[in-house]
Amino acid sequence: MTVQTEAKTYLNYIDGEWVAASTGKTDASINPANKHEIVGYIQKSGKEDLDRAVAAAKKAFAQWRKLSGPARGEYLYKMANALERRLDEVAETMTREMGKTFPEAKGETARGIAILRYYAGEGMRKNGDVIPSTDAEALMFTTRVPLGVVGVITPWNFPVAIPIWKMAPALVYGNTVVLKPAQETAVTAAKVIECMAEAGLPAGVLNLVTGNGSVIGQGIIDHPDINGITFTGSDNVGKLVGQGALARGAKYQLEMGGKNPVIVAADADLDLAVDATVSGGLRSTGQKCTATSRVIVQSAVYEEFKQKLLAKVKEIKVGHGLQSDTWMGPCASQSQLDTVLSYIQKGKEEGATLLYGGSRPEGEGLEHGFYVQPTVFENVKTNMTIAQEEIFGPVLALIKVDTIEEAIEIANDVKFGLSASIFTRDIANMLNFIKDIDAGLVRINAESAGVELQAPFGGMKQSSSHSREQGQAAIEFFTSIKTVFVKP
Ligand SMILES: NC(=O)C1=CN([C@@H]2O[C@H](COP(=O)(O)OP(=O)(O)OC[C@H]3O[C@@H](n4cnc5c(N)ncnc54)[C@H](OP(=O)(O)O)[C@@H]3O)[C@@H](O)[C@H]2O)C=CC1
Ligand SMILES: O=C(O)CCC(=O)C(=O)O
Repeated sequence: MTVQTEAKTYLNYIDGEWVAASTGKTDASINPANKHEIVGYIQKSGKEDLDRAVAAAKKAFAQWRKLSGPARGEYLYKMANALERRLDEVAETMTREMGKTFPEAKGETARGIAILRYYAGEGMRKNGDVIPSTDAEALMFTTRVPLGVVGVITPWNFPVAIPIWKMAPALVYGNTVVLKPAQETAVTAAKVIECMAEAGLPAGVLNLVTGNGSVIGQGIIDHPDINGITFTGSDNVGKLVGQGALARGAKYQLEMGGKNPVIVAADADLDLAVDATVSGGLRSTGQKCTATSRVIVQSAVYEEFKQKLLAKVKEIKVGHGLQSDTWMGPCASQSQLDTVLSYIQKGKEEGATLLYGGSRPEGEGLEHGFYVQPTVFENVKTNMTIAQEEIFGPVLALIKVDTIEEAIEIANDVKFGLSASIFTRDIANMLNFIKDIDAGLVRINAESAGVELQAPFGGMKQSSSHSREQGQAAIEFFTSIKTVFVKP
C-alpha cells in the first residue's frame, strides 16, 4: 500500500460548495504514530462560517423535508456506494489521523457504509401508527416530522461510524445537517463528506464546519436556528451541550463515557473470557466508550485467569497502524497519552499493583508517536480513581471477588452505565446479570465493545441522555410525533 505523504488542505462544505474559513486560519492534523507527519490541513473556522452553514441548512430544509422518504433514501444509497469506492483510502486516512490499525479502520468504514444502506431503507418504512379513537367516526393516527436543522458534534475515536450513524438518520427523516467533527480527525470527516456530497444532494442539506470545540461546538449549542443537537464525546462537554440546549429549548441527545465491567464467573470458559477482555479492553488502544476497563473475577479462577490474560497481553505488538503486524496503535493525541499516563501514575499512587506495562514502549519507530504499553493492574479497589473514571486508554483493572452478587454490586458502583459483560455458563448467573446490571448494553459471553448498527445503542446513568441511537431508535430523536385526529 502506498502511503500518501503530501499534506493537502481540506475545506469546509457549506451550501453545496467547498470553501475556506472566513478566519483565513487552518490547523494541521498530525499522525499520532509520528507527530512530525502532517496528514492534512483543516479549516479553523469562526462563528461567521457556522452562521453561513446554519443559514444554508435552514433554507434547504424547506424543500428537503418535502421529498418522500424513499427519495431521500436514494441519496443515502448513492453515498454508501461512493464511500465503498473509497473504502481503503478513507480507512488509511483514519489510521494515519487517529492511529487505530488499518484492519480496524477498514471495519469501521465498512460499518459506515452498512449504516448508510440501513437508513436508506428506512426511507421506505412506516413513520406512524393508527390508534383507535373513542369516537367511532374519527381516524386517529401519529405521523412524524423532522426537527429542522440538526447540529452534529462528534469525537475522534470513531471518525467515520459515529458521524454517519448520526447524519444518516437525520437526513433520511428529513432534517438538514451541520457537522462539526473532532478537530483531531477532521481530514477523515472531510473525506466522508466528499463521498456523501457525491450523491448530488441539494445545496445546504449537508454542511461541514471544522474548528475548535469551544468556538464551533459552542456555536452549535447556542445557535437559535439549530433545532436539535446530537453529541458523542466526554462527560464534561456532553453536560455543557445538554445544559445549553435545554436553556434555549432545543432537543438534544448525548452519548458520553463508560467504565465498562466484565465479570468472569467461576464456571466461565476462561479462554473465551481472556480473548474478549483483551479485545474489548485494548483494541483501538482502549479508546472506545464501550471498552472493557474493569475485570471483576471470581476468586476460584482468579489466578488462572490472570496468568492466561497476562500471557495474551504480553504478545501484543504495539506499532504504526499501517504495519501489518501491529495489533495496537498509538493513543490518538499527545493529550490522550498524557491522560492515560496520569491515570497509570494515579493507580500506582493509590496502591494498585502494576502487573504489566504502565510506560511508553521503546523501539525503533516508536519514539515520535503517542504510544503506551497495554497495561494491567491488580489489587484494584472499587473506590480507586482507576476503578471510577473513564481512562480511554489500554488499561485493565483486575478486581477479585468471592460471589457473583458482589461482582454485580461492584460493577454497578460507578456513575456510568454503558456496556457490561459476563462470562458464565450458568443460566441463573446470566438472568441475574441481565436483571441487576446498570447498563444499556448487556453482553453475555461476548466482549463489552462492538455494537450492531440495527440495534439501539446508549447507556444508563451518566453515560447518556437516556436516549438511544442507531437502529429504529434513531427515529425518536430525529423526528417529532404529531398525533392527528380526523373527523369527517
Ligand atoms: N464517549 C465517547 O465515545 C468518547 C469519549 N471521550 C472521552 O472524552 C475525553 C476527552 O476527549 P475529547 O476529544 O477532548 O472529547 P470532547 O468531549 O472534548 O470532544 C468531543 C467533541 O466535542 C467538541 N467540543 C469540545 N469542546 C466543546 C464545547 N465547549 N462545546 C461544544 N463542543 C465541544 C470537540 O471538538 P474539538 O475536537 O475541536 O475539541 C469534539 O468535536 C476522552 O479521554 C474520553 O474519556 C472522547 C471521545 C469519545
Ligand atoms: O463499541 C463500539 O463499536 C462503539 C463504541 C462507541 O460508540 C464509542 O466509543 O464512542
